[in-house]
Amino acid sequence: MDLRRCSILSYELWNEAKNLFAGGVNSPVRAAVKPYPFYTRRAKGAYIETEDSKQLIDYVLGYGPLILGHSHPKVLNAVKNQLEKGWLYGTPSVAEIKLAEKITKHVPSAEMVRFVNSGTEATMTAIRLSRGFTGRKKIIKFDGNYHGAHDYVLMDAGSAASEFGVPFSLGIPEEVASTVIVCPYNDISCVERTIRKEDVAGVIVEPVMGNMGVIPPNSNFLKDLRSLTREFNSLLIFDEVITGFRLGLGGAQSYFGVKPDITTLGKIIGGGFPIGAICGSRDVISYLTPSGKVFNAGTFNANPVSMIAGLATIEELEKGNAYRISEKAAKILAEEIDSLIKIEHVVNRVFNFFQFFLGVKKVENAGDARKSLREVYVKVHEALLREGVFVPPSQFEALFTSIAHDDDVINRTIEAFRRVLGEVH
Ligand SMILES: Cc1ncc(COP(=O)(O)O)c(C=O)c1O
Ligand SMILES: NCC(=O)CCC(=O)O
Repeated sequence: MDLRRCSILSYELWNEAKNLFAGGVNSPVRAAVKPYPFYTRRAKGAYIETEDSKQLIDYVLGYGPLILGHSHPKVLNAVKNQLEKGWLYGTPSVAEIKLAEKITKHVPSAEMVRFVNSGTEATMTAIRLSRGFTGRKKIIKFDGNYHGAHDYVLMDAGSAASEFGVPFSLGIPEEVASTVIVCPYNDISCVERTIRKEDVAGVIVEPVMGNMGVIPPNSNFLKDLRSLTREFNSLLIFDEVITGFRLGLGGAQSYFGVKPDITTLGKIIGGGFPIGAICGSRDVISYLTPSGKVFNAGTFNANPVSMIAGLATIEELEKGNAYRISEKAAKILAEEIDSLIKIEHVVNRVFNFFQFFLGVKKVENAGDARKSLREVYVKVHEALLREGVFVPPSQFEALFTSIAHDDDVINRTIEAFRRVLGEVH
């Protein structure tokens, strides 16, 4: 393919990509876009422009990080300035101190931080840390929670693992898989039974499940997890890769008033650049190398570009507008979608992210989400794309809003939903 041609359509690029990448993509959910993935030329604010010169209103937002919308000028300028000064030092830089200070200021459980490069690395390290700290082996996770793409968590995993029918990945030794016990989300009795009889190092949970669509915790679920883990001296790990700095500056732990032992962050704290973080109390985080004996390292850990982008993002979030606007947008849109769908359905929203499920009355755990009419959801996604709106291609992802989703964007979106949902009987 001659990539110098001034315009190449997504369809041609897709055909070329299928020869180059497994399934045509570099992360599976991207292959779920129907009828084939569009290729993005540029993006600004709430809009993506495709290689086919279509403008799409974006509710995927890079799968969550872009709470300031695409190419926010504050982040752009900060990154440009940083690039002039170099982009990788292999030494510490001031920006990592500043970003960690923001995190420890806002996130209640965070006294110390370790920066890594993805949510995957963050949860992998958090689990290893819980085992190293307690000297125990077993981990409890929840059906449909997704914590990234490493061996400790690909059991009953949500997101693309469920979308593509591999909630249990091949290639994970039975010896590893047998150390992880899966409970249904929102089922505290399963956790209680397990923690009483097993040697549980840690319980890892998405405080709001954002990887089977959106599923909020039942009223006492997080508090009960806190008391049980405390009683049995296991560590409670909140995976706040999605909720961190999305549900407000203090994330889900402030929103719900429950303080975990370890918090994993990612997505928003890098302002759209690769990042992950493990945070917690001084005594727990000090177990990491070099002060402790739980190993973690990384060539790109705390790289200055991600640090600067995250810092610029949090400074903007501290002004409050992004939360006000993104919540208003999600609320109006979720309510409108709820009123437009005429068949049985449920819309689950927490603050500024949400998902709708068709053909079911309630969705409180992954089992409920699996019963929804996923094939109809995909048709709605495809029809919305034709109408200029990009919602996640999979039922098992979330719609996110940002500071760029103003009244005009929301009104246009509602018009598109009206045209599309009129056809769903
Ligand atoms: C809750 C949660 N944890 C971990 C991850 C993994 O993060 P990453 O894709 O940056 O590895 C994700 C990704 O979506 C996530 O939603
Ligand atoms: N909810 C899961 C993700 O956001 C992951 C995106 C990806 O792996 O491409």
